[in-house]
Amino acid sequence: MTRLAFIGGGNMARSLIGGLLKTGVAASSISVAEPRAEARQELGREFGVACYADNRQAAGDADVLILAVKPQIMPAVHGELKDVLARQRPLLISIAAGVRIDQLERWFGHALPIVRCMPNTPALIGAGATGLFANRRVSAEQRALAQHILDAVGLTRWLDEESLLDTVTAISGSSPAYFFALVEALEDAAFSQGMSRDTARALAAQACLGAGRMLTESGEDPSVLRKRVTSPNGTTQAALESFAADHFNQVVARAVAAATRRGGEMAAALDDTP
Ligand SMILES: NC(=O)C1=CN([C@@H]2O[C@H](COP(=O)(O)OP(=O)(O)OC[C@H]3O[C@@H](n4cnc5c(N)ncnc54)[C@H](OP(=O)(O)O)[C@@H]3O)[C@@H](O)[C@H]2O)C=CC1
Ligand SMILES: O=C(O)[C@@H]1CCC=N1
Repeated sequence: MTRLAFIGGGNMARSLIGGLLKTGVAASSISVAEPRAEARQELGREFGVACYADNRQAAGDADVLILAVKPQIMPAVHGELKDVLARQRPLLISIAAGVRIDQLERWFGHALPIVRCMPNTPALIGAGATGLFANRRVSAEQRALAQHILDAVGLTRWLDEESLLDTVTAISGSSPAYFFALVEALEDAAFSQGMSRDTARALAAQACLGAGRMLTESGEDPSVLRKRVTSPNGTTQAALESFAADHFNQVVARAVAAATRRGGEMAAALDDTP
C-alpha cells in the first residue's frame, strides 16, 4: 500500500484527500501535517486520516509527500523535512502555484524525484483537472504513481514544458472560481429582475453543470454547442452580442494573462529565499 503524506491540510489537501478516499484509497494510508489544531480535528473527523502538528511525524514512512502549503511557506517546510527526505527519498509532488522545480530542487535536494503539478478543487468530487511536469529524477514508475494519484480525482495531462504549468493554473487551477463568479453574477442579475436568490442560484448552477457535462461528455466542439443554443435573432444572440460589445474574449484573455503572470511573480519572489 502506497503511503501518502500531505504537508499542509488546507483547502486543496482536503479536496484531494476527499477525492482519493471516494475512489477507495484507505484512510490509513494517508497522513497529514497541519499546524492548526482545529483543522487537524476536522480532518480526522471528516476523513479518518492521521493528523500531526509536526511535518516530520506526518512524513514518517511516506512513499509520496504531497506539498500542499502556500508557495511562500515552501522554503520553511524543507528544513523540517531534511532528515526524512535524506532517509526515505520519497517522491515529492508539489501542488503550489508558481513554485518552479529548480526552486524545489534547491530547497529539498537536487537528487530527489519531484513532480510539480496543478490540480483544482473539483478533485473533491472526482472532477478535478491536473497538469503535471516531472524532473529528470522521476522514474517511469514514479511518473505512473503520480498520475495514478491525480487520475483518481479527475483528468490529468502531462506538460512538455514546465512554464505551461502557470497557464494550467490560469485556465483550470483557478478557473473554478471564474465559473463560481459567473454564477454569482447571473444570480445577482436575476435577483435585480425580481427573482429569488435561491431560484436564480439553482437555475444558474444547474445550467453551469449542464454546460460542463455537455462539454466533457458530448465530444463536440464548444463552438458547435454554443451555436446550437443560439437561435437566429433570439435571446442568446442578444446576450452574446452584448458580451462581444464588452470585449468578452479580451476580458478573459487579460484575466488569464494576469493569473499566468502572477504565478511567475510568486515564484520570482522566492528566488532569493535560501
Ligand atoms: N485552493 C486551490 O484551489 C488550489 C490551490 N493550489 C495550491 O495548493 C497550495 C495550498 O493551497 P490551499 O489549500 O488553497 O491553501 P490553504 O491555506 O487552505 O492550505 C495550506 C495549509 O498549510 C498549512 N500550513 C501553514 N504552514 C505550514 C507548515 N509550515 N507546515 C505544514 N502546513 C502548514 C496552513 O495552516 P494555517 O491555516 O494554520 O496557516 C493551511 O492549512 C498552494 O500552494 C496553492 O497554490 C493548487 C491548486 C488549486
Ligand atoms: O489562487 C491561487 O493562487 C491558487 C492556485 C490555483 C487556485 N488557487
